Amino acid sequence: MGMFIVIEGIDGAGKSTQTKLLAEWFEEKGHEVVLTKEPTDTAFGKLIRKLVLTGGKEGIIDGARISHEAEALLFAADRAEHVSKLIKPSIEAGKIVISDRYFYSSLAYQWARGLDLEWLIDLNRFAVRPDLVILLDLPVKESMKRINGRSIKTEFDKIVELQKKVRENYLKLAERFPEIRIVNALASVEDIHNDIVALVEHELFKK
Ligand SMILES: Nc1ncnc2c1ncn2[C@@H]1O[C@H](COP(=O)(O)OP(=O)(O)O)[C@@H](O)[C@H]1O
Ligand SMILES: Cc1cn([C@H]2C[C@H](O)[C@@H](COP(=O)(O)OP(=O)(O)O)O2)c(=O)[nH]c1=O
Repeated sequence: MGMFIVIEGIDGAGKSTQTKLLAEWFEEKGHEVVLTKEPTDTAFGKLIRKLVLTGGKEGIIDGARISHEAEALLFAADRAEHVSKLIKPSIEAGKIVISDRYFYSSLAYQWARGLDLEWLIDLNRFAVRPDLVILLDLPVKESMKRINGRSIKTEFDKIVELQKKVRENYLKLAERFPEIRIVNALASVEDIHNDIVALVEHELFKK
């Protein structure tokens, strides 16, 4: 059987940097790796980018932003396709699946938007549990410095507040889901990579 590893964290925590390094580490060891992410690049992911993430005209229904419930359902639909078409078959084929975000993102973000955590957990119950979830944790101030320019300046304060809530939510989720391991993401790219590798080796050893 393969292995399923997820990297989570607030925007700018270093997820895409670290998922790439981890994929290379596995490949050097001769493993077949599937590097993936959520929202996906499928039609569902594109729909999310259009209706949720752009905040543009198309995401507006009757003058208001689409509801948080509809948002959660779109992320879950994208994930359902992701799990059944890519994640499950790849694990069954003995591959190493590494995903940049998974259902923990829905719990952290949609909970921060005011939705009920238990409803979100139920909604995502179809999603196979990963062997290991790396939570890249760092203060919002630091992540905002790293992605300076990615966000719209006028909404800066609102974004900071949401990210703070999301960070707190992730830390609360780490107490509830034993597969989540917290890694200090304030360190250098190399040190963080080494911490992740140590956790992965520990997990591989258990298998
Ligand atoms: N440990 C680190 N220290 C400083 N900057 C980093 C670190 N890791 C990543 N970065 C930089 O911070 C930015 C956000 O990183 P990225 O991997 O894209 O984060 P995410 O995928 O979580 O949004 C990028 O410009 C990246 O080069
Ligand atoms: C997967 C997922 C992502 N999101 C959010 C988190 C990010 O702000 C955004 C992902 O957009 P993305 O364009 O991948 O950006 P990033 O590099 O910041 O990860 O969608 C949710 O709110 N719920 C989810 O279930």
